[in-house]
Amino acid sequence: MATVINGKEHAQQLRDNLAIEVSKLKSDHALVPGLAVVLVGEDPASQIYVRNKAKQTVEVGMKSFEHRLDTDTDEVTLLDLIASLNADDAVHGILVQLPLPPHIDEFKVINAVSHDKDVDGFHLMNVGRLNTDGGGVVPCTPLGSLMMLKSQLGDLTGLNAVIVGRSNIVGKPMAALLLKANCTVTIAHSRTKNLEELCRTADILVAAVGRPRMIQGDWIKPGATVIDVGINRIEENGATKLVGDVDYLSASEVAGAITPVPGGVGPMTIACLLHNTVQQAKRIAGIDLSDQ
Ligand SMILES: NC(=O)C1=CN([C@@H]2O[C@H](COP(=O)(O)OP(=O)(O)OC[C@H]3O[C@@H](n4cnc5c(N)ncnc54)[C@H](OP(=O)(O)O)[C@@H]3O)[C@@H](O)[C@H]2O)C=CC1
Ligand SMILES: Nc1nc(=O)c2c([nH]1)NC[C@@H]1CN(c3ccc(C(=O)N[C@@H](CCC(=O)O)C(=O)O)cc3)C=[N+]21
Repeated sequence: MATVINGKEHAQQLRDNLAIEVSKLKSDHALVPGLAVVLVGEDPASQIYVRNKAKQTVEVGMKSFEHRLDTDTDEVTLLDLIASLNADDAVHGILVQLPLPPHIDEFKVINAVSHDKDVDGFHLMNVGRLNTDGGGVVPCTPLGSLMMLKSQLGDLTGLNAVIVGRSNIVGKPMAALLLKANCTVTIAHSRTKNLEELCRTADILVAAVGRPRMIQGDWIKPGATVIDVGINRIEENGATKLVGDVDYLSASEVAGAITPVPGGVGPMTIACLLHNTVQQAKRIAGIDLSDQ
């Protein structure tokens, strides 16, 4: 049976370290990192997620600012709010919850956030830096996934990594990170041929598809490390359940290690958001990032 990679524990450890760092920033530099989260609309899942983020932000000693806007908010109003957050010295990180309602241009909004306050790593400047010098902010879900992979496997050099999914927020930045870690990287998507065979070549398999339990145990190389990014809400036996993109039961009989859903990548994503906020606060304040 596969080792279960406990995302909740990894996230707790990261938050404990952040709490110590935040208290040092307060005492040594009078700096309290602040994170602003903007939510447009009333999607219940997003609301729970935003509430969790705010709670954990405060728990590590940072300031949390929440902005909830109606679904029919126009683009100009949202862009004005972002401009005021960009100018607010108490705010070091700005996250606009995605997806946005269809009448709002997501690309425009993402790039309206100052790249110095972007904590998602979605701004063009940070996307560019991830793919060149690696100096910018790294998207939270891939960053958390990489941290768990390194903690599980140590050096990743020479391993075959297959990522299923090519989105800008998960698949592509995950590929960039694994390439930087010296893996041989393949990105698969809905037009990929022989997906099952390709998955079987992977020492590291990352599933970021959005299809409940799509990846089966017999698609997995024995002993492989499986990172399940998928968060799918399904109805089963009259109850609502959260499942990943990997069929956990069959996969855990073949894999060497696997992240569960819930309790895997999700909690690490939020902890990495807090990590990115601290990074940006230090950058804005001119505190050496290699300091601590
Ligand atoms: N744990 C966390 O913190 C987070 C979890 N998620 C979850 O991760 C999953 C993926 O999210 P996201 O990247 O935003 O999703 P997107 O819908 O943006 O991308 C899905 C990708 O999967 C590919 N795909 C779809 N169907 C198939 C198929 N049958 N075979 C192979 N590839 C396929 C698509 O291919 P194509 O490009 O050809 O259409 C696309 O590249 C979702 O379940 C989401 O909820 C997302 C963000 C954070
Ligand atoms: N600008 C932006 N940045 C994001 O990072 C972003 C976003 N928009 N929009 C939505 C997706 C999704 N996402 C999740 C993060 C944590 C959990 C999480 O903590 N999940 C728990 C379960 C939570 C539950 O029970 O619902 C777990 O997997 O254990 C889930 C999903 C971040 N996203």
